[in-house]
Amino acid sequence: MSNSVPVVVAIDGPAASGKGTLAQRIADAFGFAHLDTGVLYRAVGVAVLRAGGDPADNAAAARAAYELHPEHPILREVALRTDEAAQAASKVAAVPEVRAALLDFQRRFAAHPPEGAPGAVLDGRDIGTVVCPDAVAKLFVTASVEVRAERRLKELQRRGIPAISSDVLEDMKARDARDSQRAVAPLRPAADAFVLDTSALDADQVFAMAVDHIGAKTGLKPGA
Ligand SMILES: Nc1ncnc2c1ncn2[C@@H]1O[C@H](COP(=O)(O)OP(=O)(O)OP(=O)(O)O)[C@@H](O)[C@H]1O
Ligand SMILES: Nc1ccn([C@@H]2O[C@H](COP(=O)(O)O)[C@@H](O)[C@H]2O)c(=O)n1
Repeated sequence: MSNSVPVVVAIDGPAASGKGTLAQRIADAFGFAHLDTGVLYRAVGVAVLRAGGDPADNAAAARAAYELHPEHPILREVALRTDEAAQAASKVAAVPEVRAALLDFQRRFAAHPPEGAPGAVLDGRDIGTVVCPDAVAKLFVTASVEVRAERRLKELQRRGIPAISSDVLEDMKARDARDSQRAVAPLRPAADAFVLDTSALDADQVFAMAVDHIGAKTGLKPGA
């Protein structure tokens, strides 16, 4: 394990803005570990549903969050990628006890990236504002809701999952509203975040702009 303080990159943004794609590319390029924090909320939401509970029930959601740990098998389940899991995630995410329970998990990852990686990239909704307010580089990746819904629709079609365009758009609007209007840790850019509107940018253009920004903040170059 390295003794130096890890470089932390925070990437936030709404659903299907491309933050997960960008976070993985940044992690690969700089040799950093990547944590998709949405997976944690999805796991809590799915655990509550499986126990026959309501994701909006504070006590049930908090119990599931406190039972989650880094080796929990639910974190690797494909079932987390469904829209049902996303909607449940955004309901448990509004419960303050759930956010408190998951905070420690995320901060540990940032402070001690797995396998002694020299840095960590965390993507989510509140990484730059709450989880890692001292991150050296903060990116807020966004795009219009119509563009994001179209990206998600294409992704579902690629995966062979039947989906109706208007339903995907409505679900995304509902999730955006819950995520940005909740009382605790609402989705918003940190004051010192670099905001990247990707509506008219492809993934390579977004990656190049993010690399430039991280380079300017850290002096690091990919692969160095
Ligand atoms: N700049 C881009 N242009 C077009 N498509 C993109 C771009 N970035 C990512 N995508 C595609 O959009 C879809 C959503 O991307 P991704 O999963 O990275 O978003 P996300 O913000 O992490 O979503 P979620 O919060 O729902 O997990 C994927 O199919 C991805 O390949
Ligand atoms: N830091 C985070 C990450 C996620 N959430 C909530 O989880 C939902 C699912 O997230 P995805 O990134 O996998 O789409 C999301 O809609 C948020 O409600 C969060 O609150 N904070």
